[in-house]
This record gives sequence, C-alpha cells and structure tokens, in this order.
Amino acid sequence: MAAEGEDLLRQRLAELGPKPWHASGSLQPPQGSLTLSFEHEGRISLPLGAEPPPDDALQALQALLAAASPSPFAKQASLFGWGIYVGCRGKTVVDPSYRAALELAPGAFESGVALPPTGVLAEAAAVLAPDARDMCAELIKLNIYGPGAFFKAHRDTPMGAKHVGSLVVCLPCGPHQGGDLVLRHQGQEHRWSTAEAVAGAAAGAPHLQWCAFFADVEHEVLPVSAGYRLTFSYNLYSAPRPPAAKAGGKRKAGEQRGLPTTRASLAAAAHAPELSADRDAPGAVAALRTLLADSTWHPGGGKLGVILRHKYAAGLEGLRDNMFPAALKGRDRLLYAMFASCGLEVRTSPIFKGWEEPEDYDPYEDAMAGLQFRGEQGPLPTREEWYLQASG
Ligand SMILES: O=C(O)CCC(=O)C(=O)O
Ligand SMILES: [Fe+2]
Repeated sequence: MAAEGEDLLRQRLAELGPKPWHASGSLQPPQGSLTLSFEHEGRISLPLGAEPPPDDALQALQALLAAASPSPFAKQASLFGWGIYVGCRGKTVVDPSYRAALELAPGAFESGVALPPTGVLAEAAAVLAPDARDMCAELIKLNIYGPGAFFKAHRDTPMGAKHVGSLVVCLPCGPHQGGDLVLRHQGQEHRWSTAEAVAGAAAGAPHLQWCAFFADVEHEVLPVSAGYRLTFSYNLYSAPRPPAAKAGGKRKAGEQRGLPTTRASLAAAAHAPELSADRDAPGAVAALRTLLADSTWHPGGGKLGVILRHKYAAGLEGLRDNMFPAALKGRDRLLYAMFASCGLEVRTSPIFKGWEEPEDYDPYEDAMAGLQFRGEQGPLPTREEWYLQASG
C-alpha cells in the first residue's frame, strides 16, 4: 500500500514540468532617452530612422561600429555539484566561430536607457525571484550584432550566490532579420524574436524589448541576416546593489564601473505568478497527503529526497542557510512549497562529484553499473534513495 503510494508520488513528481524560467516584455522608453554617446564625441540616436536610414544616421552607426571591439566570451571550466552549481570563471577568449559580435563596455558609452526601469526589474523578479526583497541589474555591455553576427549556445558566467539570472534589453535600432535569442531549459525551448518584436513595435512609438532568464539557462543568439541588433546585457542580483568583485579581479564595485543599480519596488509587482502547491502540483500534493495519512508509512518518521532541477551558484552554507528557500528557482521552489505545505521539514543536502568529472557524469549511473557488474542481488536503489544515502 505504502509502496504503491510512494510509486504514485514519484510518478506525480516526475510529471511536474519546469515552472516559469523566463520572462519578457516591452516598454516605451522616456522620450529622448534613446541616444548613445561614445568615444570621439560619437553619438547615435535610435531608431536610425526611415528605411533606408538617412546618411547621418548611417555615419553615426559606422562610428559606433568603429568604437566597438570583438566580443570575447568566458570559456567555462565549471564544476557541477548535484543541486549546486559552483561556477569557476574560465578563460575569456575571442573566438569568432563561437561568438561573432561587437561590444562596448559600460565605461565606453553613455545612454539614457542603460538603467532598466524599475518596472522591468519588478516584472523579472516576480517570475524569477518572487521572494527577493531587492533586485538590481548590473550592466555588462552593449552588444552589437550586424549581418552575420551570432553567439552560440552558452550559459552566462555565474556571479555568486545572489546572482539570479540575466536580463537582455533590445534597443529599437531599426528592422533586422534573424538574431532570435533561443533559450533552452530542461527539454523546453523558448524563442525570443527581437526582429518580430522590433517590427511589431515599429508602427507606433519605438519600444525597448526585454527578456530575463535564470542564470543556468542555456541560450544562443541565432545569426543576424540583415540589419543591426543592439542589446544591453545585464546580470540580475537579488540584492540592492551588485556584489563587488574580489580584490585583484578586473572589476571593482559595480558602482565604480559607472553601472546603473536600481532598487526596485518589488512589492509593486502585484501580478507576481506565485507558485502554489495546491494549484500547480495538485497530483503530487494529493499523493503526498495520502502517504502522510498512511500510518504504515514510516511510522517513526523518515526522509524523502528530491534532486534539485536548477543549478545554484552558491557555497554549501550559502544554499543551506542564507538563501534557502528564498533562492530556489522554478520547479525547485514549487517542491519546497509542496513539502512545506504538508508540514514537512525541508532542507538541502548537497552532494558533490569530483572536479575532473565531465559535465554529464552521473554518479548514480556509475554506482548502479558497479552494482550490476558485481552481480548484486535484489532491487537496485532508486536515484533518490541512492542520493539520500550518499549524502548521509
Ligand atoms: O544579445 C542577446 O540577446 C544575448 C546576449 C548574451 O547572451 C550575453 O551577452 O551573454
Ligand atoms: Fe549570454
């Protein structure tokens, strides 16, 4: 009876798909704010204007391209722990077969729109970090994608325990083709077509388009086939200001980079799509309640183990003490809500694998192969059972 109940709970948990892991929107910038000033008194006003753009707009664009440099990207040497993502900064390299785009560092330009409006932060926070008291955005760079530019699939460099995700804001430069941002997470794909968004908004006043996603979401910018696609990249932190880089690091405090930091009135995000265990996981909640009501099921108490689906850039203590459960993302947050609403005590129990293991190495599969090889008798432990044992 209890064994059947456990099977049903396992099945219901497996059926839970990923919960919100990206958000997007559009907004009209304050009038006159869509200008970028850069070196040698360069200045460009967006949008570029009629199609084809007037000569002075094209000249300004050429000057912007001349001021920009090829975008490097961080080749990541990362260590993945189970449930926890300990990011190690990799080497930053320029490799045009991986990322062909131009960029301007925050200190190299000024703009009236580099600061994302509070509304964007509040909307992004409502989806990505509903419990966060603060949310700030740290401008990383201005990306410039001309014809042929792209950025292959990657994950952004994890920036510590308060790093929630990335925000990309597309500027209304003019029509472009291609350049979709494709997000992938746990078998799901979301395509953010900046070309369509820009074209859709072109009829009325120019709009800024934005898209935010968790830091562990893989994403890729497909090749731009015509026109120019200008975006700002930001890191989002659940903190009032970005963390200062370590001594000796390239970056000092965010403010010293002249970066915008916004404290959002997050409470204003009234339409926060709060996760509710009863609404979003009714089958799993029912299965768990039935089990809990069964007096033959672990009469003296027991442990249930569920593997986190997201990766977290946090030390062990960070995830266990400071950030748990506020930092939990998407489906992990839902699971927490579900267990807590049934009166269970919930905690994280980190499980590590070695530094040398490849990213897709699964210690469970390895251990099971070992057991089978040795001809062990009896049913093999489930993944959850094995991890629970392994974590002590
Ligand atoms: O421009 C975009 O849409 C994405 C940029 C990006 O992925 C990055 O800067 O890491
Ligand atoms: Fe990225």
